[in-house]
Amino acid sequence: MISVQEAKQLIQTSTQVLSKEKRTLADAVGYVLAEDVGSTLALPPFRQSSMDGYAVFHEDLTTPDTELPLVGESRAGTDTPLLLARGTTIRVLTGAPVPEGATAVVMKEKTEQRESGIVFNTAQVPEGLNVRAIGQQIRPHEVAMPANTYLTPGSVGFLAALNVEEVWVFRKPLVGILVTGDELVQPGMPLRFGQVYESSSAMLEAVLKAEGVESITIQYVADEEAATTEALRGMTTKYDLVLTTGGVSVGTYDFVGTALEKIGVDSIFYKVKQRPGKPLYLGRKDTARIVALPGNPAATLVCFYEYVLPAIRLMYGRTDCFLPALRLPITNDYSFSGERDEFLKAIATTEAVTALEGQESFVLRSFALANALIYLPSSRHTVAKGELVEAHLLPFFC
Ligand SMILES: Nc1nc2c(c(=O)[nH]1)N[C@H]1C(S)=C(S)[C@@H](COP(=O)(O)OP(=O)(O)OC[C@H]3O[C@@H](n4cnc5c(N)ncnc54)[C@H](O)[C@@H]3O)O[C@H]1N2
Ligand code: MOO
Repeated sequence: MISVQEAKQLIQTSTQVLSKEKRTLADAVGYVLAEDVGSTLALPPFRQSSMDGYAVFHEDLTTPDTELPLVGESRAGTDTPLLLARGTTIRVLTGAPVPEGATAVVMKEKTEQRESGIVFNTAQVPEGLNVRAIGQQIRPHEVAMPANTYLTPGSVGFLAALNVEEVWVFRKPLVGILVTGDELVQPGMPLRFGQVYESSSAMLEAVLKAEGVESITIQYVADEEAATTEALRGMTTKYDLVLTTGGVSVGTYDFVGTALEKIGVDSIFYKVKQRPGKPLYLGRKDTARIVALPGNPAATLVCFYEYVLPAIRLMYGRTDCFLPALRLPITNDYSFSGERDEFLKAIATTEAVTALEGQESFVLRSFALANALIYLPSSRHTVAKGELVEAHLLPFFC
């Protein structure tokens, strides 16, 4: 049995970034750039006004209440470049080209319009006032966004402004999920004695989709060695990441471990000193990675967030792979015994964190409310209200 830290390190060292693919910009948010994106444009592409006002030669405004004749207008979208003559002014609107020759734009609020012209209430206007220079944001041939940048909506906006339509990104994994357990029945079917509704595939599909994983295939298998072996043999050739749920402990009908061994999956680790999720397994076959998730549903999801999500992020090029952690005061006392570190379902704010009732590994009722996990190492069996603990924020924490 290895420690949580060793398991996390093995996740990092055994995961490789996937190949790259071209995506349209609209479908690239949440991906990581595989190549630098260069700029072919200057932004702004022309001298641009940042205010509604009047373009002037700044030297023309030496005394307050100078009046200049209004000789034209430059509005956003105009395709006619204008030229400003000394001793005159041209009206400009925000985003419009500043007429050639003009050295400043005085905002409308500092002027007064008369029939004879525009009176400027200001004197000593600095050169360049309210004029955005060509290429002030970026110039042609500069790197707009370097490889390995995670694309956010802000990135998409910036690249759209640069007329970028497609980008090279690292692809996200093709994921196969194998659900084991003879006691499981599909939601919507009648529940007979001894059965429970199968919930983990819905949960895993939801968390994968939230991470932008698009290709998710779910298969079900009976608790039978031959069927489990055949299912896994096929899946490990088709998917980058194979997740199994259940059947990974020591029960008479737990066949996942034997099946993986039979098809030649190399074990990277099996069993982590943690609660929940002790029987977590990581293996490798060729380029596929296989994670056997413990069947108890809260253990399944804790292991997903702490180990599988980081592996997926590393596969698509992210380096900030683990859940962000905050040290926060806990609002309740908590104690536990044993040698395993604990992950507690919790509700966090930016100020404090509360461990929820119902920490057993079969309980999803508490997970349904959680937005964080508290990580307590086994060296710390008792925490008192007010003490600082490590809270791992779930992706939808806000
Ligand atoms: N003798 C021992 N027994 C167990 C040990 C152990 O060390 N020695 N470890 C326990 C721990 S800890 C865990 S965690 C579980 C993990 O066992 P499995 O991965 O083999 O999981 P199952 O036995 O198949 O299922 C456990 C539990 O979860 C329910 N389950 C499973 N899959 C789903 C699903 N898709 N949807 C809803 N519920 C699911 C299943 O019905 C069981 O109740 O082993 C302990 N035992
Ligand atoms: O490792 Mo298990 O998830 O404690 O029941």
